[in-house]
Amino acid sequence: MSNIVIATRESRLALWQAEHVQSLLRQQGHTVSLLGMTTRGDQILDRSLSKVGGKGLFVKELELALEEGRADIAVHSLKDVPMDLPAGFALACVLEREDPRDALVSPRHDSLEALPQGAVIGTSSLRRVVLLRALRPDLRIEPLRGNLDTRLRKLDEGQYDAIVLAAAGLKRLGLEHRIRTVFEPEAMLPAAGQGALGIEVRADRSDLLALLAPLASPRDQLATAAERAVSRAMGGSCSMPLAAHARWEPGDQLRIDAAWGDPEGAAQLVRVHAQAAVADATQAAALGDQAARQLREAGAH
Ligand SMILES: NCc1[nH]cc(CCC(=O)O)c1CC(=O)O
Repeated sequence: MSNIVIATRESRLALWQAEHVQSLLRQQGHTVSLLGMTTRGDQILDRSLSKVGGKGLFVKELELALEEGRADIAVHSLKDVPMDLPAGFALACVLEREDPRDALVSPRHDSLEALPQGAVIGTSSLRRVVLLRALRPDLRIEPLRGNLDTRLRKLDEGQYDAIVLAAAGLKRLGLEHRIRTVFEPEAMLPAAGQGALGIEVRADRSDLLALLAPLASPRDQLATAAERAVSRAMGGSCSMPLAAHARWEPGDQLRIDAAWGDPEGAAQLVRVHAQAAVADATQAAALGDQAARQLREAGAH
């Protein structure tokens, strides 16, 4: 192909991710340019995302650029990609995953346990809210929106004692030194797709599939497919207090852990796991479906 155009949001993290894919494609001998754009999700900072339209807000403008042929591919944090893409679009590949864990960032405290009684912790993710509440019911959880730099600035201004962010974003932006602790998945189960990048294309652009194939990480693609199947089976929205994390065990076994919490009710957390030999996308999705069934049997809805 003569020139591949990548549609990207203009936050520092989105640009890092787009430039990362640009450099991987250049290594394959392609010419690649970026088309930066601002999305509704970037503009709306005062309301919780789940209230104003969800994950789709970050991807709609990029999809319009793909649809109109102004761009060929869009690079997304897989976590922000809706479970079912709009008709006419496809997830062409999932790249090698960064650290999928959540991280605690705080000016003064080394861990969640070290936070004083009643400390203020910032997050707008329902998943993080229900998981934090199960770990430390005494903490005051306050909303926190904006891109990574905005969230860190709000922490530094003293509005919070600590905030929780994805380790992957901090590492990509060279902000690893801000991490006090990473939460092991046992303590704070990550979101489906966290830490992975996905490349979206127009479904009719089969010419791009062979070109993108060398960038894919087949193991991470299957693991995140299982995670995304849990979300899809549970209703597929990001306004759900749902966590799903899959990891490979010896013998090509994929183990998936999933958790669901009631955001309104008591700090009741439902947690399940399932494991199976997984060799293709169908088996990965079946494992995710099974975990979702177990969640519902255990009381999630
Ligand atoms: N919801 C915003 C978002 N989307 C992707 C990442 C981080 C990088 C990743 O998970 O790939 C973040 C920030 C965060 O949750 O702290």
